Amino acid sequence: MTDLRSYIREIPDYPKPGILFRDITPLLADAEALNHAIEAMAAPFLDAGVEIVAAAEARGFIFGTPLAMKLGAGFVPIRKPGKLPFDLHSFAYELEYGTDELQIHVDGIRPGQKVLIVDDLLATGGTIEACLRLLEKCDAKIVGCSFLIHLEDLGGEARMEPYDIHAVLKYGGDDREAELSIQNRQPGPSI
Ligand SMILES: O=P(O)(O)OC[C@H]1O[C@H](OP(=O)(O)OP(=O)(O)O)[C@H](O)[C@@H]1O
Ligand SMILES: Nc1ncnc2[nH]cnc12
Repeated sequence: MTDLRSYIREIPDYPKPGILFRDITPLLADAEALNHAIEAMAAPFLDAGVEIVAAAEARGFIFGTPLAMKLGAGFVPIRKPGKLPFDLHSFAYELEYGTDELQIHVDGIRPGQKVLIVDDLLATGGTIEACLRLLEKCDAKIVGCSFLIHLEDLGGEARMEPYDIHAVLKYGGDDREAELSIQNRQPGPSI
């Protein structure tokens, strides 16, 4: 059995002092760990009839596409402004300083399609909440959300009600990540 936790590298004080960054790149670089992570993220949803996996750029794409293939579903990207060429639904959301925005094609999901949302990590929940609002605008039937990592002390779960969440690795008892979801978008750490 692969110990996935041992592949998550902890980088203190990145991208700014006081932040503990959970770096997934060692896991991504290991074929066995990556495969195990995809299997574990997909497992609860194998029989859920998922038709579409939706995920936000950039790290969400890494896990979203293989999960879609595993579940026999299509993949729909949720992107930052200026990246999608067709008609759009948009959702702007508050950061501590200013706002951010995510977008989805209006025809990406047909009303009533069963959608699973995927991301690498749940922290404060701002990103996933924006994804949920966009999928609601599409009249999607949201079957749940699957994460590799859940930072349990940062309040993200409360922003996702009433939807179910599944996380492979859970970290608690450390509040130091709290500011990261704000800092990491301007310009932010990438994978
Ligand atoms: O729950 P939250 O507080 O919203 O934080 C979680 C989000 O932060 C990271 O993305 P980031 O915005 O750093 O972008 P990236 O995927 O392009 O690295 C991560 O991939 C999640 O999408
Ligand atoms: N602590 C953290 N580590 C990695 N990515 C993050 N995104 C939001 N918080 C994070």
